[in-house]
Amino acid sequence: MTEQLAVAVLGAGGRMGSEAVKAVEAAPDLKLVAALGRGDSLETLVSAGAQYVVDLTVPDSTEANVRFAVEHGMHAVVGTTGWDAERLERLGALLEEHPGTAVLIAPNFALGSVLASAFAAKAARYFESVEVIELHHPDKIDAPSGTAVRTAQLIADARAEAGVAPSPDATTKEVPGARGADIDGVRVHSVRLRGLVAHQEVLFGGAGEQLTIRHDSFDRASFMPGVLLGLREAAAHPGLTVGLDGYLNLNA
Ligand SMILES: NC(=O)C1=CN([C@@H]2O[C@H](COP(=O)(O)OP(=O)(O)OC[C@H]3O[C@@H](n4cnc5c(N)ncnc54)[C@H](OP(=O)(O)O)[C@@H]3O)[C@@H](O)[C@H]2O)C=CC1
Ligand SMILES: O=C(O)C1=N[C@H](C(=O)O)C[C@H](O)C1
Repeated sequence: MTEQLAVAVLGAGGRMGSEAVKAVEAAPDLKLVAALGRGDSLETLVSAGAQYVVDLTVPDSTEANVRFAVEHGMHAVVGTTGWDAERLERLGALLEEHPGTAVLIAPNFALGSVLASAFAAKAARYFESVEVIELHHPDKIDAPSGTAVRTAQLIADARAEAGVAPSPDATTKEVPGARGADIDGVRVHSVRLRGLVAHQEVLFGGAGEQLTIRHDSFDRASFMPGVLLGLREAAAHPGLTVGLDGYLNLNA
């Protein structure tokens, strides 16, 4: 058997981190060498011999965690939200100084979600109107979800490339927030409801028709194949990759 990849999980006590710990422990080609929570020293990653770091923490800590990993030659597979353009730019610059190291920033590890966003990007140019609704458990601290932001950006890019006009909207009187967040010109609405895990609908409207692209994660188990795929593929993708689709050959 080939040597196991030495993996550390950050945020190991959280909803996602605890699932990731179990998934890594169950994978024969991976070895869990550290499971860290808030307050634990990142130096433990070095003493434990981690080659790969999975970050499932909070937006306030993820950038420093990933910086530490990259500066110590560890590949990072990141599911934590909060990676805006400025953070990605700083990370890209850091990775240029560490050319053999890989970082995957994956707004969503669920393969169905990745596909749904890709389908939405494909459909984006063909409809006059588009809006995104994301629905999550009420313990989530950020809104809109990272997945919704990424999906809206992909849709906006596809529409801009095709020269599609902004979605029509006659609203002139609005209770603040009623029309959702504006992400690159795409309206994104966030629902927080007990009982939900992670769900998203992209609504496309044209004359006399609607296309809805919906994905549901009913259980955090849905994210684990993507986490494992990220770990197994990272070393083959040095530099910065945003979106698990960067590790999938979706155009095959
Ligand atoms: N990409 C994907 O597919 C998915 C991404 N996510 C994202 O992952 C992140 C985590 O989500 P979730 O598990 O639900 O959140 P949780 O709040 O359940 O877990 C976060 C964990 O990180 C810990 N933590 C906070 N700061 C640090 C730190 N500096 N070092 C190590 N651990 C730390 C927290 O500890 P404490 O409780 O003490 O604060 C907590 O245990 C979110 O950004 C979420 O949006 C979630 C699901 C899927
Ligand atoms: O916090 C969550 O739960 C999730 N976070 C990610 C996001 O913000 O997109 C991924 C998934 O939606 C679950």
